[in-house]
Amino acid sequence: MIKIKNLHKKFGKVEVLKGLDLSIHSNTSSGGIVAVLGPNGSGKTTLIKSILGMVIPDKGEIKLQDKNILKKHQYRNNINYLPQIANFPSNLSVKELIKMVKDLRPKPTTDNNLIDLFGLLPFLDKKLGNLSGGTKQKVNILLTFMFDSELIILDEPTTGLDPISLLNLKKIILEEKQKGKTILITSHIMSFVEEMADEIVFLLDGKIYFKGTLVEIKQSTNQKDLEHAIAAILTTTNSKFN
Ligand SMILES: Nc1ncnc2c1ncn2[C@@H]1O[C@H](COP(=O)(O)OP(=O)(O)OP(=O)(O)O)[C@@H](O)[C@H]1O
Repeated sequence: MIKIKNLHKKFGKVEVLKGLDLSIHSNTSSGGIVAVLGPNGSGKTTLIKSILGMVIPDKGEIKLQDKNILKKHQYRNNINYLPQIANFPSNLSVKELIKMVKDLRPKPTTDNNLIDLFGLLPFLDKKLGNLSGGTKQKVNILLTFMFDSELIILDEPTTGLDPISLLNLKKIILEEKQKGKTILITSHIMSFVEEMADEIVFLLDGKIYFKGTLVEIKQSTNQKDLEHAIAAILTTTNSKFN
């Protein structure tokens, strides 16, 4: 589904992606959840934004369903994206924002189910600027999941969520996977990744350092859980990259 070759991106003198190669295949019958991991500043968001066309790479190729995406925009209609920080217009109400996004993207929506699931009914007439961080994140999640798309990209989706909302988020992610969707997730919450991901992609020094299943990353580092596996990778590579 996604094929990236030799991707380079610099911001000023900071070289973030240094010839990154990555292939993600979706198994159309059962879908798949791929976790993009890496230390702070390793380029996870830059990679995601490159796939979305929000960051223009300096060099390299990105193909979605065998089609080159660079300098195109139509393909984005088939991606649902949850940004790490949602900068909502503070003077709009939740209801107005939902309507605005629906008008921008004329596709069928399931917003009413998500409003019920996340208990957003009492907040529909409230201004976005007055919402708590967790409630804003629930609105962010609603806007992401209300459309039906083949590829779903979630940048730190668990931020600010209470335990019930986290369970609801996990439920809707798994439902999308069962529908055959490909879901890319970045998260620093290793227990969440361990529970949800089918595959791990680990970014380090501008490239993919590891790609494989949870079992494989634990086996290759000889660790019992993902948190320790990641710590082991970082400890052994620290001397090399610092
Ligand atoms: N628009 C930008 N202008 C300048 N520098 C940027 C820009 N976007 C990202 N960077 C820099 O690129 C590097 C990678 O940032 P990025 O947000 O992709 O990392 P990340 O792996 O998602 O980090 P985190 O885990 O902290 O969210 C950082 O050094 C960041 O400061």
